Amino acid sequence: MNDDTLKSIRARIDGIDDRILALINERAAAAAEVAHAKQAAGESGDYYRPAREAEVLRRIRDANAGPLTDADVTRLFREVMSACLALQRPLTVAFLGPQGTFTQEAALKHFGHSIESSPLDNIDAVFREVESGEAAYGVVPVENSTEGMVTHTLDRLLSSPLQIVGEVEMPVVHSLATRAPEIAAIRRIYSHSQGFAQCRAWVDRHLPGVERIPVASTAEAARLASLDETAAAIASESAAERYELPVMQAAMQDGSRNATRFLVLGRESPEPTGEDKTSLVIARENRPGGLAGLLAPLARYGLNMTRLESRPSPEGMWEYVFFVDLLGHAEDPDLKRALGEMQKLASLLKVLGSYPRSIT
Ligand SMILES: O=C(O)C(=O)C[C@]1(C(=O)O)C=C[C@@H](O)C=C1
Repeated sequence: MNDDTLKSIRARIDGIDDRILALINERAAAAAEVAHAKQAAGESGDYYRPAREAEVLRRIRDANAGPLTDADVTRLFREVMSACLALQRPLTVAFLGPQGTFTQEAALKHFGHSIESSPLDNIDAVFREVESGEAAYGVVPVENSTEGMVTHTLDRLLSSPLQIVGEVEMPVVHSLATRAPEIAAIRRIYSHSQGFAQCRAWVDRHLPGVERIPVASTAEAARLASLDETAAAIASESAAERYELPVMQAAMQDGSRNATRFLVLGRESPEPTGEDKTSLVIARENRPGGLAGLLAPLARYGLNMTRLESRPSPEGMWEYVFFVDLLGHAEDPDLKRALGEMQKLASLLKVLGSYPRSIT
């Protein structure tokens, strides 16, 4: 390509960038106007509106004519909204830390990068931080496609006054990261127990007999491996990067479709968007047909159940509570009626939240 052609295309790109810049700032000013209107109307709390954000992102995806992919435009507009909101007041978001965990990636995917992040040691601490109001929102893992439910999150939801206000689904890709010059030099591997479970076949095949040391997070595993040339970590590529660990084997997880679902916790339920999910926990006295009867109203109203999970009840031995995910919002007329009928039969019915379905 000759120099003149390159120069002229770049001049055109500069012109486009100037227009994008002016438009983004015009958008930020409009978002600030919304904030003032909310203030004038006496609305308290933060200005984050999960239902509106889902609507904005879905509209952009529908309007996208390419060549950028839907995932790319979603990510770009997510960041624009994040910056607009931060101009009003940055959100504090607590998540299962430390920095570099998959949960942090999920928090950034959901809220964008213009947040004040609060990495905490464990799932319980994330719940407490949001319950006390120290953080506006929290992000915790709830389910992995290979390893199943994160039971601690389910148990904590049962007792918490918090609402689920969103969900994030993320592909989980593990790397073997190490400062060792070759695989034969690795004497120990650090990871979170879920990291080991999700990479068991690869490790059995390539590193049999090597000591496996479970630690609190994959990010902590990367930190420890960065201190020892004979150690490796099973962690995300971003955690490896954070601790300047070379990646020896990328995408080492068993099963190429390894994904984790995360929940976003807040204090108020978002409004219906037309594409929502509702999470419940239910129980009924133990008797034949008890659960089937309790779920019958869902079938009668044609509601779609996407998950049913049992957990031991805190009330007694060999008693169970059931976690149910449904498509729809608790304020949708059919779901509302079904919940009303279930309430009459249930010994426990708690709506954990209605929230926009994840936008991937
Ligand atoms: O529409 C609103 O309520 C806004 O505050 C504006 C806006 C946006 O940038 O589009 C910003 C923050 C909210 O979370 C949702 C949307």
